[in-house]
Amino acid sequence: MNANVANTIAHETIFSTRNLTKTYKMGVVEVQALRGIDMEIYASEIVVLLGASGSGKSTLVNILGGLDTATAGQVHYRKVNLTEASESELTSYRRLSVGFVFQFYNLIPSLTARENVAIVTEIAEHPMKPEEALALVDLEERMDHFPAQLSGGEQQRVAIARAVAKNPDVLLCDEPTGALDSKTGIIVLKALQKVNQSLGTATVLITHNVVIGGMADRIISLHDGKIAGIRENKVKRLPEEMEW
Ligand SMILES: Nc1ncnc2c1ncn2[C@@H]1O[C@H](COP(=O)(O)OP(=O)(O)OP(=O)(O)O)[C@@H](O)[C@H]1O
Repeated sequence: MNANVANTIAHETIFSTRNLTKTYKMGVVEVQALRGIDMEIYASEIVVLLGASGSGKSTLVNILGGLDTATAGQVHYRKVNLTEASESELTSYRRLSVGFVFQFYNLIPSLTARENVAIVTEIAEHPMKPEEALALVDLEERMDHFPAQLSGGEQQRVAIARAVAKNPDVLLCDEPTGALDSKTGIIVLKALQKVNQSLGTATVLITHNVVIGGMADRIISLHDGKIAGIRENKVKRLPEEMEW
């Protein structure tokens, strides 16, 4: 591959936002959660979204994922203007194009790991097999276990397998290691990195933890609803090299 081609691929834009603004109204009180966000997310990259509590990280990711809508400004997913999408367009966008991973795993307790993943693959257009998704997060030995028989880190890896099994274009992760100790958190981050490398799924990862920024291609810092800085890592760290 020549350098120009590599460059084009590296900068294929998946999301772009312009003057993205979100105001929550609670009675007479208004909270300005996002105050004019301009940014891009590129295909296949890992972006870590850093910022203090209340800086707007979840709001931004929820809007990118079609879980919430902007008050003003624009957000495009590829050529689709999400700000003008209908409810049914947003539903199929969420179902087909986006995988979500949250701090809490939200697995169904009465279903095995394999069945928790299969629920999603049954409604997807181009899914992988549940077994394949679970192997990707190194859980092939635990497929027939129920959530209660799995550790927190293993449950989070099932949640990652469930999110990627539909072959989404982008994986949005809101504090995926927030409930885990650092050793387990690193195993979960290794699973996310492996998914990114194996499938090329663009990954946006929210965290408070500056150290986790080391594994990103780019780090976008938010402060008080605005972008405080965008930094590129010349050399990415492996999760197992990180310590906190
Ligand atoms: N549904 C809502 N209704 C009202 N205010 C909200 C709502 N969601 C978020 N906010 C407010 O918007 C601001 C940004 O919140 P957001 O959750 O996006 O921040 P965050 O950076 O993700 O914080 P944390 O790291 O604590 O999760 C905060 O002041 C928050 O209280």
